[in-house]
Amino acid sequence: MGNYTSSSTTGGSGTSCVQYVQEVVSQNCVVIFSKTTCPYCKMAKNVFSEIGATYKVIELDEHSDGRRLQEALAQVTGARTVPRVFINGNCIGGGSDTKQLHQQGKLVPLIEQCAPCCAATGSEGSGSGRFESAK
Ligand SMILES: N[C@@H](CCC(=O)N[C@@H](CS)C(=O)NCC(=O)O)C(=O)O
Ligand code: FES
Repeated sequence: MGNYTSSSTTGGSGTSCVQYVQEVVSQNCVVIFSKTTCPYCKMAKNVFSEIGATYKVIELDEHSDGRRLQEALAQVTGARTVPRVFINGNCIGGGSDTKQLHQQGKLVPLIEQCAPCCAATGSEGSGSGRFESAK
């Protein structure tokens, strides 16, 4: 009956989700918040695969807190769509933004700004990829 106690959806735990997002994006050069079934997300992953960058993917539809994480992403980035792509702690946007940045040649430089251990450095080809698969 008197159901007026229903607290705001996350019951105050929204902050910790935001903190989780900030932690993950600060610890990984490239982070994609994604959904497994989403073509836009695949597009974003493909772009990073193409340039040989190591990236971390968090599949929101497989994550127990996925919905709350998506809310947190909305707070952090201003959009609750997937994918949300982060480089070096900054959100560069979604799938189409990622692709566009790559087409403009701006994506690789952004990745190169990350700590050398996890960035795809070096020019294309010649098989001497010197980015380590950092865990
Ligand atoms: N142009 C955007 C489109 C992103 C988009 O519209 N994503 C949809 C799913 S494909 C979305 O997240 N909708 C809101 C939701 O799923 O909560 C991009 O490339 O990232
Ligand atoms: S197509 Fe549905 S989540 Fe992107």
